[in-house]
Amino acid sequence: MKSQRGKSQRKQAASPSQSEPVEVYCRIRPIDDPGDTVCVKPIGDSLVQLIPPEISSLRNGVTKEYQYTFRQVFDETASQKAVFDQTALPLVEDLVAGKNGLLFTYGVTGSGKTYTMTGEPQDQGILPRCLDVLFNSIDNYQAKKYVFRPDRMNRFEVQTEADAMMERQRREIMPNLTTPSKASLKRPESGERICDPTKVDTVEEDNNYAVFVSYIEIYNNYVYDLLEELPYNSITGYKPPQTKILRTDSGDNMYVHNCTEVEVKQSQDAIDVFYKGQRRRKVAHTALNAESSRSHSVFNIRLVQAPLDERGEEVVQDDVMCYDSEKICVSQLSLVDLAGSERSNRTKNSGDRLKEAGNINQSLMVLRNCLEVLRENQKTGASKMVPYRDSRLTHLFKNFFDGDGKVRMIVCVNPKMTEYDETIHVMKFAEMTQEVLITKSQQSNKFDLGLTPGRRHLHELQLENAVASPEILNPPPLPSMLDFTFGPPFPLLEMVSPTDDVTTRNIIQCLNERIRRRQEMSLDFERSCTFFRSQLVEFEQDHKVTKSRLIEIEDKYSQKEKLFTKMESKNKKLERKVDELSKQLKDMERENQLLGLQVQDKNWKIQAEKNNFDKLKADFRNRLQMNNMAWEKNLEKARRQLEKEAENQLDERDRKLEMLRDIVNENDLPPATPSRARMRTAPQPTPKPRTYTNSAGIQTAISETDITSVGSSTIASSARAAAGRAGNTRVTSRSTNRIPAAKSIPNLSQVGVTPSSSKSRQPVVNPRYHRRSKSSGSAEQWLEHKPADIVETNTIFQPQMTKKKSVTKLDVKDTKTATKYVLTHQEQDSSDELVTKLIKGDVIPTLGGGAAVVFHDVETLKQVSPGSRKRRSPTTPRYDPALQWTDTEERCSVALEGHKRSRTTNL
Ligand SMILES: Nc1ncnc2c1ncn2[C@@H]1O[C@H](COP(=O)(O)OP(=O)(O)OP(=O)(O)O)[C@@H](O)[C@H]1O
Repeated sequence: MKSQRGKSQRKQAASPSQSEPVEVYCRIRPIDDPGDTVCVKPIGDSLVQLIPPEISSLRNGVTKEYQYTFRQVFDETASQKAVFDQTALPLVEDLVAGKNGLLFTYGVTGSGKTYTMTGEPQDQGILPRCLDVLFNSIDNYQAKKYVFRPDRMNRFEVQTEADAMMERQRREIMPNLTTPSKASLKRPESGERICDPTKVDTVEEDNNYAVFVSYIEIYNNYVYDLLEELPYNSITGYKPPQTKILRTDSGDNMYVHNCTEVEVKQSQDAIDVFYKGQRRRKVAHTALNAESSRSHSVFNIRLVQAPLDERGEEVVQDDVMCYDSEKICVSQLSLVDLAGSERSNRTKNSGDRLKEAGNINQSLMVLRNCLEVLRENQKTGASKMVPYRDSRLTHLFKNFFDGDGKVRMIVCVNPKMTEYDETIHVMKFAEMTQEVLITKSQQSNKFDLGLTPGRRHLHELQLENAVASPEILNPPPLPSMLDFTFGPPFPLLEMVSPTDDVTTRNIIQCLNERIRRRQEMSLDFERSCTFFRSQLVEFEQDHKVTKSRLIEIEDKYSQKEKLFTKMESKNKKLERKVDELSKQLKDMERENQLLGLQVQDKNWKIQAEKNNFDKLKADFRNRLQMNNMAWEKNLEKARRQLEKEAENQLDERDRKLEMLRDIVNENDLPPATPSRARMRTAPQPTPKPRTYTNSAGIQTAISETDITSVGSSTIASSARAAAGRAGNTRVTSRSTNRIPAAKSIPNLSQVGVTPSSSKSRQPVVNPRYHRRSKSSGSAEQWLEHKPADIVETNTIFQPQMTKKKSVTKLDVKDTKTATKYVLTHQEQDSSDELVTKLIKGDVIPTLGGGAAVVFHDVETLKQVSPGSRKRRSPTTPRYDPALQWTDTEERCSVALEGHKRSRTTNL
């Protein structure tokens, strides 16, 4: 095996003008809850403002706000593509150009470091995009597998094509785990991966390329190889991974000794390798991040490149012409996802997590210290020792900080206000890092081997044309190496004698030889010219074809690029819209929740008020019932008392009347009316209405109720006498000795009231007048009280009143001469017929000079229409039995007293 070694270029001392600062970018992740207050606000493209929470405001109420400048600030809406294009794409360009690069994400736990570095299959982060772009760019210029071989000491060997082929066959027969087999390396099934289509143009077409990846983690300050194949034992399972040590190679570069480097031929293979390692990475659930990285992870992409030989077919193999570093160039891009700094009081970690956090914070502190010392050395010119060795992390990247490539840092920030205290430290560190100067890398992929450029292309063309004309593959052999001299050296030209023919012959022979050679050379030149011309023409033609194809491809490419840009901007717009809509949705959901809570609250209130109201109602009803019962009891008691009092008064009055009657009446008077007490005890006949019909069709009906309503039993006897006097009028009057208890008493007391007497005084009746009027019927003077609105009945039956005085409005003086009183009262019965009632009584003068009427008779005259359907008179008032008595009583009171009294008083 013929092998050559390649290594990363040794660091070269550079002047300050050849150095550049560490480029620091800031990415602000979106907040999970839009309602959260934020402490970081981007101002423009490169400035962020840190807003402290209210409690940390100064005493005078002025809030101290800090501003930090970065190379570029990516706000919450920044896409993964935009972040990659700005931060990592230039590093991929450098990688292809043979320069090293280091990119690391730094920030508090949960700030989006892993998201920025890895992303998701549909929206990839920096790492997969780097691989996509790299393979897009070197795709056609890759060396065959195993031509380059890592020696596990940070260097590479070049094998001959034959050796490489042998190794390929060996590995295919006995598949080794150095190469990822697609079956064993499965990436997470979270959707189809969307590749980044970008290409870089720093590729040298006359070089052959090979990509190697390695993946390590630094956990608790120990280095582990995440791609190492662990021996498997069926009883004990996989053997735990061994820690790796850091070593320095022959070029003073730090590397992980005995670390697995996998050669990959396409980006998907590399990503599969990455996910294989990722599965082994120490990730744990913490209070601040569901999948928190507990270690610093380093994914190395090493690009090995070497020039093609003069035929443009294979990597150069000639030891005489090339020496190590001139022949093989190895560049490296290290992508580092640092574990997040965290405070144990916030993460609430304990046990292993707490120890991990301690180690994470320790290594990050060493990183800060190293950068601080570097900056101080650069500023003051001091040569203080940088404590790289204090942590494996800084030790491993020592070369980068000492000027072995570009260093870029992405500071990830979670803008939540609760992160303020830690974010301010991150910002300060970022600010300090930007002041550290890194020497510009001098390495390049340009190999100066004196070989003609375009070798690969020519070889490809030859291969293409070989299909058409096979002799091109085997061109006619060029004439053997020509001797470009005209011949052998001239013989001795000095003529010794004129006959020296030998000299002359020698000269002629030499000249002839020269002429022949010249002719030969001319011929060869002619032939070469013709061959060259034909080659040139061919080349020209090829060139033309290639040019036109190139133009075509460029056109297509620019069209696709335009389309892509358009799609990208459209995509961005849609993404923004989706973001807005999801924000709105979240807002509305929150509002909805609030409204729901309010409605629930109100419903509860309404329910409580209803319950209260029901309780009050029940309470009120109970009280009302109790009050009613109390009132009923009281009323019953009062009623009983009043009844008792009234009975006593009546008894007293009856007694007095009897006494008066005894004094005033003569012996011929009919026996006195039985006393009330007796009347009350007398048996009562069942009252029944009676109806009589006369020939004229006039129906007269007197009910017991009518009579009882009208007067007392004393007067009833007089009424019977009056009925007898009615003669031919078929009027039946009926009286009963039943006295209504409550209603008749006030009427009687009313009868005796004189205009001047007090209400409480008992009425005094003069029975003499009464007697006289009865004995001498001709002396009867009727006082007919006919209200003005009476309807004329025109009946032939008329009450017999020889001497009468008709009045429509009653006056007290009219009663002076009258002995009899008749009140005409009209009403409608239930069948709308007119009923005329003549309510009769005796006028009895009272002691006070007034008069009282004792009713004793009611004559009823009823008119019935012969037709089946009775017509209602529009003028006559409607019959209302309820009002019947009340109306009559009203009129009577008017008739007696000559003035209207309120119903309550009359009753
Ligand atoms: N720019 C972003 N856009 C959308 N989601 C994000 C963004 N940055 C972070 N996230 C989400 O935030 C969560 C935490 O992010 P991530 O795991 O990357 O944090 P981290 O800084 O790596 O944390 P740790 O240091 O604990 O590993 C993840 O669910 C991730 O999807």
